[in-house]
Amino acid sequence: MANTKQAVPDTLPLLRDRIDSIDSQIQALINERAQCAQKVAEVKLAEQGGDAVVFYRPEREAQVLRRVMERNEGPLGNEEMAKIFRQIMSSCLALEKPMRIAFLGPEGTFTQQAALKHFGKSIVSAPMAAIDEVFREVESGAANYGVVPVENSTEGVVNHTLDSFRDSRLKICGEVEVRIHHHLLISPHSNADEVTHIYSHQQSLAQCRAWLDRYWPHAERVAVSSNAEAARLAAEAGKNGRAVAAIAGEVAGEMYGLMTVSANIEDRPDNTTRFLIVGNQEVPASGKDKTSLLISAKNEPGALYHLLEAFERHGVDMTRLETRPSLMSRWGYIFYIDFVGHYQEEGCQAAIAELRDRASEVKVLGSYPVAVL
Ligand SMILES: O=C(O)C(=O)C[C@]1(C(=O)O)C=C[C@@H](O)C=C1
Repeated sequence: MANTKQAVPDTLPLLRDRIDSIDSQIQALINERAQCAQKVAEVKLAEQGGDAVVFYRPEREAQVLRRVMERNEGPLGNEEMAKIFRQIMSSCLALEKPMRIAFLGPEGTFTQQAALKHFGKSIVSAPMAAIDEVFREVESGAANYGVVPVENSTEGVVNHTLDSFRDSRLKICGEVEVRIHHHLLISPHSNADEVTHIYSHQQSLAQCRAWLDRYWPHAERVAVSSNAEAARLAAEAGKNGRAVAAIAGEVAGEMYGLMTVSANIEDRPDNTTRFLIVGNQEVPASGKDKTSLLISAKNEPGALYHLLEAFERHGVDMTRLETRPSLMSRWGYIFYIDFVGHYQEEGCQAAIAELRDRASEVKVLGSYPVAVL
């Protein structure tokens, strides 16, 4: 690619000639890369055979994207460049095998945005009506992977997702974060001054609580199954001559042809949701990983202290602790713990071994690359 370093011409026709020539080189190289991916698929098939072949390799994808960012010299920003490579890998993986991704639907949800951000656009979308359906779809093999929300920076944990791990054998294969912007939307056939009801998912209503109290104190807030469903209902209401507003994201608003009454109405400007990728595979270390555990503590004094102490002593950096009722005994608890590192690393293995002595159950939900994008 020596000629990309040539002096940049300064007339429009010459600049466009240069762009044409660079484009054709990029295109040829992308196809050469795609041929390599096809060959990788053949090698995987020969080595692993039949149904056992694992085409999607989260650890490898994370390494590729991190390297893209490290070596990037601009003027395109690191994230911008990584997004381009994200899509190139997505297309290459689809050539190896198209991936069917189940997510908390319907179309237009933030979870779908998370799926596209993580896997790129070359996937087959499978919207599901509920979080446990996402788990079931992947467990049954009908989908290759699933995407579910797990925590929001304003509203905290998504209990349904944590609870789904109790009885599931699925592993966490990855994580992805999405900045959440909410907008107040109405049908172009509705009049904003006449709005009496505001529909949204309960989490989104909570994320906009202060704004709603201030600007729409008299509108009734109605919790529905998803933001996309709220957007659909607002569009429907407009057609029937009613004025119903929805709180939803841009994608859902566009999907149902809604107008924005107020943009970015979330109470906290850094409002972010973290999503998990669940699948049937254990992911090898990528060099920068996280591990999630489910721990049933013994119902005895100091139980939590003894668990946490094991992390401290082995120098393992715990990043998150959530508590859920165990359902097995009254006032018994399950802890969900995230820490930095891969479960196969020495310090992590030592800490986990000790936890197994101290708890009634320790389940490794998965080790997975820290989100790159
Ligand atoms: O390296 C692999 O195993 C590949 O299949 C190639 C590739 C890529 O395009 O770079 C594609 C899909 C995998 O998820 C990881 C990487």
